[in-house]
Formats: sequence, structure tokens, C-alpha cells
Amino acid sequence: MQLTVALFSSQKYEHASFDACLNNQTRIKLTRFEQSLDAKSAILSQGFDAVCVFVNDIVDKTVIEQLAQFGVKCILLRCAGFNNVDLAAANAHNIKVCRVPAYSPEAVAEHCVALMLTLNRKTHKAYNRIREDNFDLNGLLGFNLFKKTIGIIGCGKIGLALVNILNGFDANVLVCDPYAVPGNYTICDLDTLLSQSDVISLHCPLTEQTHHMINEHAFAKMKQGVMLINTSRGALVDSKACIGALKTKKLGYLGLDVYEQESELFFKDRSDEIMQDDVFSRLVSFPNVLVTGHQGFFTKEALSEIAQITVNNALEFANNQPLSNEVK
Ligand SMILES: NC(=O)c1ccc[n+]([C@@H]2O[C@H](COP(=O)([O-])OP(=O)(O)OC[C@H]3O[C@@H](n4cnc5c(N)ncnc54)[C@H](O)[C@@H]3O)[C@@H](O)[C@H]2O)c1
Repeated sequence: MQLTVALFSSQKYEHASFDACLNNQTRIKLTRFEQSLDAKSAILSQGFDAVCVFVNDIVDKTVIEQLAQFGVKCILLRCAGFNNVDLAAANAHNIKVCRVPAYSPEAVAEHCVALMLTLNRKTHKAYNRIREDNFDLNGLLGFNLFKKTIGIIGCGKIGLALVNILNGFDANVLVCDPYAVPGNYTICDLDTLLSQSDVISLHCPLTEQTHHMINEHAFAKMKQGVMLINTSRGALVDSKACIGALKTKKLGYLGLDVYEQESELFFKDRSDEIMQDDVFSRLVSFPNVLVTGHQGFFTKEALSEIAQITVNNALEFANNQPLSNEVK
């Protein structure tokens, strides 16, 4: 039997890695759609055995009911996080859900350090200054990461990859994670991490418990001028509370690779449109805020691993084999 797969939110940059994996096999037939999956576009999945989705596709109860009606039996996530999928609804309709649990955690950890160093050493400003023959150093003052206290919330695969890099800076690394095991860091509770860290980086999943975990109460506990980095999921952070903390200078630096309302913005060229998101506009107006559009994962190595694992997940499903990366 051939497994037909409707791939949503298709991007050109993924073609080569998927084509390389699908080459010389006829078991899987992939059809690409540029549209993201939601209640309106779900009709496109009619007649397909599986859908393949990414971080901002909406796979809630309504969409899953439609998928079930159209005969879809498997949801293949091309990412690790699965907060956008209603697992109970999928289970109720006997639709299997598979993900890519790890694809180069180092890619995200390295991007996180790129955000930290750019914000700190202001290389983005220096780049522009030098192009205009402006060699003034005023306004470019940074600080050493050496011996600084860096708090990591969520020390799974990405958090741990970050710890390994930060140990190279001889930083004092604090970790808050309910399942933390002893390592090259100090395990502490959230309040201790918030109050002692010079830099805070988020690497826990988005759940009901972690939604807006960084809010005005959390900022109140932090050091004046703290740096906050979020490469995990946008809604871990209350964006409006960030604006408040930036205005009082409590928040000295903010690096975001994810944003709560990113599904309305990211992964498309919107330079011809009028920005409708006032919170986002305000955030990017601060000189000490650096936003990248969910590109933490975006390395050659990670794209290749995502394609290989997704195709393997599809093959396991097509062959009725145990699903190594099923999420229940
Ligand atoms: N920016 C990107 O391109 C990108 C790419 C991949 C993943 N991500 C995000 O990064 C997150 C982390 O990925 P990972 O592969 O390291 O996941 P992981 O499952 O390996 O690690 C997550 C860790 O968070 C911990 N955790 C859970 N609840 C917590 C809480 N309330 N407080 C503190 N820790 C808590 C878990 O115990 C676990 O150790 C994912 O959830 C995903 O949202 C972003």
C-alpha cells in the first residue's frame, strides 16, 4: 500500500532534504501545500492517509474531526513541540500522532548563544556603523559572560546542549527543571533562578502550567537589567509584561526567536503588508530587543534530520510497525 501524505506549510528550503529521503522509494507519496493547516484548509487533506505539519499549523479538535471525516489516519509533525495538536481528540478518532523528538538540539542552543552575544556585544549595531564609516564605540559597551550567572528553565535536550556551551564561558549555570539530574550546573527552584540570574533562557515546553510563566510577577523577582532569551515557545512569555519591564529597564535585553502570536506573522515575507500586531511593533521598536523569526532549528544538519525522521515515522506507520516517535 502507498501512503499518501499532504504536507502543509511547505517551504522551498525543505524540498531538497525531503526529496533526498524520498528518492528511490514509492512507499510514500508526498503532496506539498504552501497553506498552513487550519479549519479552512483542512479540506485539502481529503483523500490523503496522513498530514504532515509544522509548529504553527492548527491541529485542534475541530480540525481533527475534519481530518477523521476525510479518512486521515496519521499526523506527522515535522517538529518536536506538539502543543498545537489536541492529542485527546486525535486519540478519540484513532489518529496516530508522531513527532521528531530531537533534531540537532545544538542548532537551537547555538542560536540561543548567538542571540545572547549579539544583544550583549551589539554586533548588529556595529555592523551597520562600520558600513557608514562610523567607528565610534559609544553605545556598544557589553559585559563578559565569564562568571556570570545564567539560569536555564527546562534542561532537556536543548537546555543541556546550552549548558555544555555555557560551561565553555565558565559561567555559573543554574537549572530549574522538575526532572533535573545532577550535572555541570546548580539545580535550584524557579524563584532562586529568577532572582539570581544575569541571563535567563527558556527551554521548557509550553503547557497549561508554563503558559505566561514569565509575567509581571516573574519580572518583579528578577535582577535589574536582566537579559531574557526565549527560543522555546512564544506563550511562555507574556509579551505585554515584557514591554512594561523594558520601559522600566528591569529587562535590559530581550532576545526572542518565538512570539505568542507568531502564527499570524512568521515564515512569510510580509514586507508589503501593514503590521497589525501593535504589541509586536512596540517590542521590535526597543533598541535592546532582538527578534528572529523561529529560526533556531534552521541549520542544514537539523533540516536533514527532520526529513529523515519524518519519513521514517511515515514508513513505520505505512508498514504497520511500532511507532518509535508516537506522542499519546
Ligand atoms: N526555536 C526553535 O527553532 C525550536 C526548535 C526545537 C524546539 N523548540 C522548543 O524548545 C523546547 C525544548 O525542546 P527540547 O528538545 O529540549 O525538549 P525536552 O523535552 O528535551 O526538554 C524540555 C525540558 O523541560 C522540562 N520542563 C517541563 N516543564 C517544566 C517546568 N514547568 N519548568 C522547568 N522545566 C520544565 C522537562 O522536564 C524537560 O527536561 C520545546 O518544547 C520546543 O517548544 C524550539
